[in-house]
Amino acid sequence: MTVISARSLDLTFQTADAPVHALSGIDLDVEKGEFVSLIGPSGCGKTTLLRVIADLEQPTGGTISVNGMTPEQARLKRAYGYVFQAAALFPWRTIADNIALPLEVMGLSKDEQHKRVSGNLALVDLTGFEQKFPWQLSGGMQQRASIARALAVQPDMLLMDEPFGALDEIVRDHLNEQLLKLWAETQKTIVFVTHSIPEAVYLSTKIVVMSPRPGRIHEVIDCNLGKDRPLEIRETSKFLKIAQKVRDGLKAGHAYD
Ligand SMILES: Nc1ncnc2c1ncn2[C@@H]1O[C@H](COP(=O)(O)OP(=O)(O)OP(=O)(O)O)[C@@H](O)[C@H]1O
Repeated sequence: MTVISARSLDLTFQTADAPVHALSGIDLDVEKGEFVSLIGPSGCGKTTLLRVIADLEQPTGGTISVNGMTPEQARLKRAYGYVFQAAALFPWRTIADNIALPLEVMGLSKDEQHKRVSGNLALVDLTGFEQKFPWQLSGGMQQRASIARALAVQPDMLLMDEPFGALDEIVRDHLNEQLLKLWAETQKTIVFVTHSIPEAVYLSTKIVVMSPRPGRIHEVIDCNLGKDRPLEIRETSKFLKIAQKVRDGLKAGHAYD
């Protein structure tokens, strides 16, 4: 089942000096349960594409459907959870209260809120941190809490914009492993923005290589490494071959200026 389908998607931002052609002729299908990474140099439109899927930006051309609906309908039905580059937790609320916030907005009972908070904290391995404040947690733990918050609304889909970009490599490795486990357990569809080739290859079933000016899809690369991926898989020739293909795609689509 196709959950995201974009055809000839275009987006031009009107700015004070000149229009910015952020997305051009984007055709993309994401199937249910896939893990799709968007990779490409800075400014190639990765975040913009994710924001169009999330109904945070309006395309200026083409069509897009999310779960068979318009992005606006999908947003209103809470079809997805969005995870930002920074954890964006409210410093004055405890971790439990941060995760409960969207549930309060939805008007769920205290009981249901409590169930979802503890269930999702367990899923991201943060049981016991309910009453801590965000500043008492490491950056990696904060990002895990923001993933729990996105999952708490029980979306079919997670949209993740470089969630681990600011973390050191060891923490990032650990979170990549945890995210894969979570993906296998919950069978969510995930669309994930990254700058990192190894991260994209390690996590994805499909890698969308984008290129800039205007932002477009250069190549879509299948990443059929199976669901069981220990970190050591990154040293196998199959992994390295896919990584090389992504690197070649990035090079071919890169503008050096
Ligand atoms: N609200 C906006 N108004 C005008 N231009 C914008 C706006 N948002 C993004 N852009 C421009 O659109 C292009 C694509 O930006 P986008 O943030 O989607 O790229 P990206 O691939 O996610 O980059 P990065 O990897 O640096 O986050 C860039 O040239 C950017 O400057």
